[in-house]
Amino acid sequence: MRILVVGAGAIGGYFGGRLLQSGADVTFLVRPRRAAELASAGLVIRSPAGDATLPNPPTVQADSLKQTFDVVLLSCKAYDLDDAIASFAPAVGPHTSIIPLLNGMKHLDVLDAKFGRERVLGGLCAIAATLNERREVVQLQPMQSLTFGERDGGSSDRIRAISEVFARGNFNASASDHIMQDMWEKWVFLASLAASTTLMRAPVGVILTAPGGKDFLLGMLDECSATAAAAGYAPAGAFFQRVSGMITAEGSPMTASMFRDLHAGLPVEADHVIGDLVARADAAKVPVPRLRISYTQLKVYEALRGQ
Ligand SMILES: NC(=O)C1=CN([C@@H]2O[C@H](COP(=O)(O)OP(=O)(O)OC[C@H]3O[C@@H](n4cnc5c(N)ncnc54)[C@H](OP(=O)(O)O)[C@@H]3O)[C@@H](O)[C@H]2O)C=CC1
Ligand SMILES: CC(C)(CO)C(=O)C(=O)O
Repeated sequence: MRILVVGAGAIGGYFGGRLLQSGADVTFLVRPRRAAELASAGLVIRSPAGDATLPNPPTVQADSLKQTFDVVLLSCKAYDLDDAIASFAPAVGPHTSIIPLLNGMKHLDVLDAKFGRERVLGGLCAIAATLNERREVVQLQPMQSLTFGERDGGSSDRIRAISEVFARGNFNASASDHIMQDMWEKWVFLASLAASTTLMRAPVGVILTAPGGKDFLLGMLDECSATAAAAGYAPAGAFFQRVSGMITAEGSPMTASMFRDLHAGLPVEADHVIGDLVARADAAKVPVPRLRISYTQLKVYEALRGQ
């Protein structure tokens, strides 16, 4: 099975690297700077599950991408989606399955419009990863799961074939027969976390020490959950309990990747992760005052950095 990993950043580098390490047929579609870094230093992973250095990982750049692949693992940021689509389009043939790992939901519509819905699976990952100053992939916490599935539910031959390859990858890979519900739940969690920590400029544990901090975090989760429910994907009770527990855990250092990006002065996925949720809440007449304020502050951040 030929796998094209689009982007070798935090999550593409991590999951693509683990697959490559397991012997899978992986090629990274990268831009010139990353190609040069990988050629000189290799793909380096620092992780609680074991460090790895993969010298000379197979890479291709857009101008020389001519062949189609069986699977495209899409790991760019949302603001790079159009550019990434233009770059990997030649790799998509009649039997290619695209697994997007971006946070949020809107990218599914964009991918469907370009490649046809039948080629676009659902996908998500739960991991906290980043690139350090040496451009190594650093996994910050032990969780490392990748979930994918048919968006209409159930399983299929292609899901079983992908599962077989991913199962060897030294991360938790699971095929889901309710991936849309999983993606919505992930979005609710991530949006609550990203909106709260970027607005308060602090990890969960610090927000909890402030007067009103706990109510603020739980209120944000309620707003995001109500928006998902209005879309027909009410978070399951078990999910809600687990996430409520995580965002009210005293002393928790938990943040979101958007918080880390904002802290580092990097671009953020404000429209894709938060703005799109606000738009869906508005369309369904769900009040989301906390989420809306967080979206506004993210747009102010973007304006200040000229994004
Ligand atoms: N980091 C995390 O912990 C998590 C992130 N996510 C989500 O995953 C997605 C990716 O995040 P993350 O890995 O952190 O982002 P990174 O910025 O670390 O990596 C994205 C990579 O995509 C590459 N890229 C963008 N456009 C192209 C293109 N046209 N051709 C080739 N490569 C391209 C970038 O390349 P270049 O280096 O050239 O800019 C970059 O290396 C986001 O939607 C994020 O919200 C989800 C769960 C956890
Ligand atoms: C949900 C979480 C926090 C971990 O996967 C995430 O997706 C992110 O930080 O972007």
